[in-house]
Amino acid sequence: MVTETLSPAEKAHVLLEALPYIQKFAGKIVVIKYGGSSIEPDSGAIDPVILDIIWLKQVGLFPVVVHGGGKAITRLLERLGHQAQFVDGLRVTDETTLEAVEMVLGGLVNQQLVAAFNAGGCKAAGLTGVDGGLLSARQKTHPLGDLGRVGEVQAVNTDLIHALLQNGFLPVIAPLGSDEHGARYNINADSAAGAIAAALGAEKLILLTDVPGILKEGQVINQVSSDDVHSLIEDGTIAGGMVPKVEACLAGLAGGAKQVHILNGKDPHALLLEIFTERGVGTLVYEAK
Ligand SMILES: Nc1ncnc2c1ncn2[C@@H]1O[C@H](COP(=O)(O)OP(=O)(O)O)[C@@H](O)[C@H]1O
Ligand SMILES: CC(=O)N[C@@H](CCC(=O)OP(=O)(O)O)C(=O)O
Repeated sequence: MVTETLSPAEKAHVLLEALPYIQKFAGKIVVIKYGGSSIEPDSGAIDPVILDIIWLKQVGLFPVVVHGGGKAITRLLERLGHQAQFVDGLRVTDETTLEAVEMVLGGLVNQQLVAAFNAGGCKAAGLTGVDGGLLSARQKTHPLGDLGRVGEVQAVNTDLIHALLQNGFLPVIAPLGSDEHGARYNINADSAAGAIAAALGAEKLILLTDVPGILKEGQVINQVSSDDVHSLIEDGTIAGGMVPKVEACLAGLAGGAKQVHILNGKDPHALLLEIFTERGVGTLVYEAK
């Protein structure tokens, strides 16, 4: 099924209608993957999505943010004269690349986001998947070859997340992981968000990106089953960075996240419409029975 885009007036109307239902989500965990493509270097203004996430917290939900930063990593690598290379949306990660990934994800982007949340009046705490043993990882194998220090999540320890939530903090998580020998890994942010949402049994996993959802012939697919996702990958409709995104959706669902959505992070209020309305926006991915 394909949806039309809502006009701003329609969106405002839907939001007003949704207000009585906000209570329904009080106390529920919502994992939000803040993309990548939506993160711009210090523009001076607080992104409306950040304000929406703060608002979710203020009305009693428990948002957990997992962020990307792929474009910022590529920019740093270019400055270092190092070529970025991707296989199926995953960055081939040699030792130099891993250093850049850790600097950008664990440092720059994480702290930019934490500062923006704090400036918006929200107590945010930045951490990476290495902290508190949050993301145990091992090297990811891929049929197309050696991706280097790309990690695949093996286990999630949610203790630190729960400790932060219980103390009123908004966790802002960079997708890095480590193994039992202390080796560190670069984990795709969508995959990290899927694994964390599954481990938390999140009410929703929302992947924010730079497109309005999964597109087919230029139109947003409103709902898609796990079976259809595989066919869309096979026929090439879903490619590049959308591949790890839909795989993260399926992992989240299989692991216990209740609802999984892909939305445009640049669409004002898309996040709130998705959570608080029945019709939703973007693409809902559901498990085929
Ligand atoms: N079927 C599809 N629908 C939407 N986007 C797609 C599709 N196939 C490939 N893509 C690409 O996936 C990109 C989103 O992945 P990515 O750039 O990794 O996002 P992010 O940085 O937000 O994680 C889109 O901008 C688009 O170029
Ligand atoms: C293994 C792998 O590809 N890791 C990603 C991690 C960041 C990320 O996923 O950022 P976006 O959400 O902005 O794409 C990378 O190095 O780019």
